[in-house]
Amino acid sequence: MSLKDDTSTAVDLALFGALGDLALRKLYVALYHLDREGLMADETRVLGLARQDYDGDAFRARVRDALESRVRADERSEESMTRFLGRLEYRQVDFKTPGDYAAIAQWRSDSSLPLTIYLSVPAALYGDICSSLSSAGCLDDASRVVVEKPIGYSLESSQEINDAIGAVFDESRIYRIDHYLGKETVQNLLALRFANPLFGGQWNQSHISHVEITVAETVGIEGRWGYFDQAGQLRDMVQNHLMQLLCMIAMDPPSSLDADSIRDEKVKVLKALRPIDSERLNTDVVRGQYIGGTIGGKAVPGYLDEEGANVDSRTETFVAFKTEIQNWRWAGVPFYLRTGKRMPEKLSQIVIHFRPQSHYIFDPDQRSMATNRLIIRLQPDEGIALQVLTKDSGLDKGMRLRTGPLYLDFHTAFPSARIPDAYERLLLEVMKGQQYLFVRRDEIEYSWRWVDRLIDGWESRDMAPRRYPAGSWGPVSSIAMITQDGRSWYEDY
Ligand SMILES: NC(=O)C1=CN([C@@H]2O[C@H](COP(=O)(O)OP(=O)(O)OC[C@H]3O[C@@H](n4cnc5c(N)ncnc54)[C@H](OP(=O)(O)O)[C@@H]3O)[C@@H](O)[C@H]2O)C=CC1
Ligand SMILES: O=C1O[C@H](COP(=O)(O)O)[C@@H](O)[C@H](O)[C@H]1O
Repeated sequence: MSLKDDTSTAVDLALFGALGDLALRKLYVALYHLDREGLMADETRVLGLARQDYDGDAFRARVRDALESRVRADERSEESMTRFLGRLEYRQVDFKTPGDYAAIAQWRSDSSLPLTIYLSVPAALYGDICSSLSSAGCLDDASRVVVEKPIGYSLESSQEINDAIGAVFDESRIYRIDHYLGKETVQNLLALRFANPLFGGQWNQSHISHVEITVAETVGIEGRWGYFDQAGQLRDMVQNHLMQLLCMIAMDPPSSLDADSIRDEKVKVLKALRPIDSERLNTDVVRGQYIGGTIGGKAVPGYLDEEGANVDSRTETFVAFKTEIQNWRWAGVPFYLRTGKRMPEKLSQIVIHFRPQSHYIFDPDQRSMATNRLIIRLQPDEGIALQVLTKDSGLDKGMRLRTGPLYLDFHTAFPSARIPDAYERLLLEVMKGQQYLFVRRDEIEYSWRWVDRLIDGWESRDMAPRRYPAGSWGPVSSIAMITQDGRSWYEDY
């Protein structure tokens, strides 16, 4: 199937964890939109699986409620709602009880459609579910499995989980979700970098001085203490989403848009990523934890005051670090990354700072501003701005320079196009059988290797996170980390 083709093949979709937070907040909404936009084949059916005692009508009513609270009124109609809900059935299954899987086999008994399994459950259950499905005779060579992040909490645990999935599914049938790869603007990085000759020749250490990636969230841990406190921001956000963004920015051009060509290039970046070893723990990485503060004029509690908190926790809710990619393209170019919870605004942004002209002929006082920056805004207000220098207008300005953006705001540029949620794109690609937006096992493992080494460093030095007030941009030392190199985190847009 070609990447141009947006229709999906008909599938039987078995959704494990059908009454969980992710399913109710994201997955039905995404499936509903695909259906409404005519991107879901007529025959596609969805089976919700969870342990609560629902019948089909109660399940459909629950999904209807979820859709009514999350889909905009002008995107809802009784016709599209009824059509979508008509695809849904439900079975009560305990995923740890192999005998319960007969219900899935029975649902499939008259179907010749390929089976897609979506595991919206904790990763500890992935192995049991795959092997029980196999023993119950539910799988064949056309079956696919979609798994959520995080896959484990270390290299070793991720290998165990991947081994268990791999015992049943070939790699070409495994779709590991990193929802950042489904975001429209993240995919746009491929177009921006590899379709524009303007950037193709400039994308290297000769022309780029440094790169910043910021993924700031205003949310705290949203009642997920049990999960988050075991993970921390490094495992929750850096190991997956930030590493993927870094790969998309830094990888060499793939030979085609084919999944393995892209993934091979991403793996090369991860292999070349300089580890943060013990000598760099004090200078190149900052770990933080929020204390109480104010966001948008509203007081919010500190991490240790969150519901269910363990007051002794040293889990980080913020990480900033500096790294390098040790290859010909990027030698000597620092990459500064930061991500945190309870920051002043929700903002995911990549800033590429180009080197100044080698010979400068304008006002010496303006020399430091005489560079170009490419700002890629992933969310919110998706768009791209290229900061260029022009002459300041007016007869009295001489040849004074001014910086201004060439700005492409996706909402204004494509007013009739709705920017789809990441899960819509990802579910569509699963149904099309395209893996290029999903993460291959070796990508996960190289990323875990890098993360494990940093965690080992923190643990061996017994390093505690630094405090930062909710509503700030993180510990002061994260500002110092970049200013010690004579730079600052980019603030304007
Ligand atoms: N929620 C989110 O925003 C995100 C989630 N993820 C990942 O998605 C996955 C799902 O997360 P989330 O929806 O938040 O988790 P939830 O705990 O909210 O949902 C899990 C679902 O699985 C069901 N379940 C768990 N164990 C069993 C069992 N033994 N038998 C039958 N049903 C069972 C639960 O049923 P019951 O209600 O009865 O316990 C529930 O329906 C996880 O891997 C998570 O890491 C990834 C990114 C973001
Ligand atoms: O995977 C996760 O992502 C969210 C942030 O996603 P976004 O699309 O809202 O940027 C994060 O809040 C959560 O902790 C993490 O598990």
